[in-house]
Amino acid sequence: MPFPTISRPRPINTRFEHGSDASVSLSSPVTHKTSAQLSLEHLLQGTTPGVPAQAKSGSVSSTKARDAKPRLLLMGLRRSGKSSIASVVFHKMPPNETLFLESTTRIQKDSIHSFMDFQVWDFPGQLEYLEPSFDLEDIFGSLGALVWVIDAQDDYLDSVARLNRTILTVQQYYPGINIEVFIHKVDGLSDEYRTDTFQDIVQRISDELSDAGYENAPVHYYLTSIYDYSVFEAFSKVIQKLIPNLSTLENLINTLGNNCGFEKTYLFDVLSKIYIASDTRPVDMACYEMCSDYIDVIVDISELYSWDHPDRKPKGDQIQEAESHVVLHDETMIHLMEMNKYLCLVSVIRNSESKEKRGLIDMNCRTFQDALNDVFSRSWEQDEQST
Ligand SMILES: Nc1nc2c(ncn2[C@@H]2O[C@H](COP(=O)(O)OP(=O)(O)OP(=O)(O)O)[C@@H](O)[C@H]2O)c(=O)[nH]1
Repeated sequence: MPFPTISRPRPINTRFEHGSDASVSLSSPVTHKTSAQLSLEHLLQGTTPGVPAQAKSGSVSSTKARDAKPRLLLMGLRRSGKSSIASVVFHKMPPNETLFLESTTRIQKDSIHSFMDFQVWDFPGQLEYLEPSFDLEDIFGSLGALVWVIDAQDDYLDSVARLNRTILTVQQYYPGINIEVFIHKVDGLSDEYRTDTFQDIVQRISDELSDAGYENAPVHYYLTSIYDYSVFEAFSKVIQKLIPNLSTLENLINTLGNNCGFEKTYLFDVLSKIYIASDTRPVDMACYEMCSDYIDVIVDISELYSWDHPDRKPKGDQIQEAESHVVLHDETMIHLMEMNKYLCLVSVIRNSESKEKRGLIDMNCRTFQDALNDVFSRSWEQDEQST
């Protein structure tokens, strides 16, 4: 196998900046935001649904609304796997170590500063958030998505009933809410049992909601496990729904892919390895896994060799972004290019003619990089003008 070529051993951003705390006001570390990041944040705040008066048990100051970041709520019964999902996806915890996680007793609020800022709230399974003592606006205001985790290895009837109660209460005040159901821990189930469980859960939820008069509820289902890539894939889909310019990004990636002969392309958030956009060809888990693993390789190599060596002399102008490709034993080529502080583009190329045209690939990826920053900054400018 040819050795991977790395144009510039400089670390692509390898660290999420987390502000983890359990109080309502989140402490954000000082970070320098890119205009793309700022524009997304701004846009997302602009799209936060308005809150009807019934939902508020107290008044919400305009400052609070302005400071709100899109929020992902992780809910479900006790021991369903919520904290494990948050730890594995956002804190790089090895799945086996989740065995030692203690039960959550207070809402865990995690501020994620990446290509866009958002929060992940991990709810204790036993919390009765629908009781009148809880302020629905505090919990569901500025909501990006409600992720409901069901333990598929356990009896799930209680979980389904509680989810339906939550949906029926919350949708009265926040009708546009995204409800994402993770049918979780499926690693322990046979293929057949997995499919049956999936169908049964979907059927129960939709039947009960229809019986309660809520037809076509916006509920999406995913089979997940922390022991494979499925939870990353599911989180990718959840996060993508929060990205206002997703279709533009997909069009750009499609155009890039067509021009360069890419079989599949993913735009990854480097640290979480959630992909925020991809081309619109069918999902290919094997490709996704390969690309995701390749990021680890490059990050590791970059971390090992990118430190400032006093005796190292630059040989001419250096390109700003990390770039690398590798050709595997089956002649598949993986190409990676860092786009900005948080994002990198990883493509799979199988067409032998396309592999020869590396100059073209580089040039097109750079054009894509400009367009990517343009997409974000343009919406930022528009938002600026309208305020
Ligand atoms: N087999 C399997 N076990 C999992 C998976 N995800 C989580 N677990 C295990 O499930 C147990 C409970 O996980 P937690 O993440 O603590 O569950 P939780 O929903 O946060 O629990 P509370 O904090 O009590 O609400 C742990 O022992 C995890 O290792 C999975 O995908 N597969």
